[in-house]
Amino acid sequence: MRILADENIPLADAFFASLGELCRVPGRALAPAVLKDADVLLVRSVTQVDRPLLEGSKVRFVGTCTIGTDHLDLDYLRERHIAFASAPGCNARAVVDYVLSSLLVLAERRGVALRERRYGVVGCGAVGGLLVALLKALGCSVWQCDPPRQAAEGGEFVHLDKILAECDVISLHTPLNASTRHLIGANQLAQMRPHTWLINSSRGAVVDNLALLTAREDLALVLDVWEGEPQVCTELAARCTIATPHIAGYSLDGRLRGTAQIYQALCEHLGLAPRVQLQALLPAPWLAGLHLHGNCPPDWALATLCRAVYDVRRDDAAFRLSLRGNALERRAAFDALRKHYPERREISSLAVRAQAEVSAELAQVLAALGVAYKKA
Ligand SMILES: NC(=O)c1ccc[n+]([C@@H]2O[C@H](COP(=O)([O-])OP(=O)(O)OC[C@H]3O[C@@H](n4cnc5c(N)ncnc54)[C@H](O)[C@@H]3O)[C@@H](O)[C@H]2O)c1
Ligand SMILES: O=C(O)[C@H](O)[C@H](O)COP(=O)(O)O
Repeated sequence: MRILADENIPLADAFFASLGELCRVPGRALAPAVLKDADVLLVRSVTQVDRPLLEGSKVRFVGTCTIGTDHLDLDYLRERHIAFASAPGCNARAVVDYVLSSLLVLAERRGVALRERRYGVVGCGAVGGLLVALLKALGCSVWQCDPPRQAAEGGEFVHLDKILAECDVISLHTPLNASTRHLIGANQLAQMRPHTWLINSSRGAVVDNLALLTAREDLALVLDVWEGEPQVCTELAARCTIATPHIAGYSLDGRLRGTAQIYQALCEHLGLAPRVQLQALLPAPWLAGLHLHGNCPPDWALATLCRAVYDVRRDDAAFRLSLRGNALERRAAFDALRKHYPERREISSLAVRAQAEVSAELAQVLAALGVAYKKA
């Protein structure tokens, strides 16, 4: 069996080499000629998997080591009875860490406390759901918008218009599909409150990027994803408070989970018992030597833990430097920053020592962050 894999799938050898002949190629170079003898195709989000790529090939299984599936033509795969799998939830915690780090930067720069703002989370699945739980644990006011979930479950959801009109912070976590393309456009931007913080770490085209260029100046923008990436509108990047090259989900833990989930799906497809275990390959949890006082205010603990693990300003600074070149250089730099992304753990990989009984409030925040703690 010949397995063709994007070269940016981490630990592909450790997981897949025992299943067949593994060949690694740049994801953007995947073309019909390269696919000729492949039985299995393993991709990331940069490869469009559709009829023009697959027609005439003998690929029987497509796996994407990502949460998003907008780069796969699922109708075509079903029509041709090609099995496929994605990695739901694999890097959801990493994206929440990214949003949290961005919120901390904005709060510090604007001189406000996180609890003083009202949050609107649009798309409340794996990522949005974790974010909602964390904000609620912190005692923040959070409104959720998720029409598909609302239709299926009823419950505490509100219309997007209410979020636009009444929330101070709006964070987008929907998939990209026909109903979410330009979900936020000029009309929606015009409905937002003055000084709204808008965070997009879903897919670039969920927001009309052109409309952002003429949005009110007091709108604070955090963009991790861009329409037309790896090409990025430099004028828009300059307009952002935080701008990053689609790395919100790029924790080591999240990327390896993505590989592991696709390995398991391929084993199932082949009728084999999985033999490689992610836990054996992940570095041990970080013992960051952090000692929290059991009565430490939860928002202080949150900021300490986040800053110990991830500071989005590092990625923002590297990205801004990369935008100085010409269009071709910028495009290459976007991919290079992602290909050579430094090791980043998740807040949930921390093991913390608490110096006394942990207060109920703090325990809730630590649980929402997925942080284990022991009494020192
Ligand atoms: N920037 C990154 O690195 C990164 C990392 C992971 C995921 N993502 C993107 O984030 C998206 C969300 O990830 P997830 O794991 O939470 O996905 P998910 O499928 O678990 O949740 C998505 C939620 O959005 C809801 N939804 C669908 N249409 C909607 C609409 N019109 N309005 C409001 N809600 C709607 C769905 O009902 C679902 O609950 C992914 O599809 C992916 O494109 C980006
Ligand atoms: O959908 C996802 O999981 C993320 O957007 C993912 O992190 C994208 O990374 P890429 O596949 O582009 O390397």
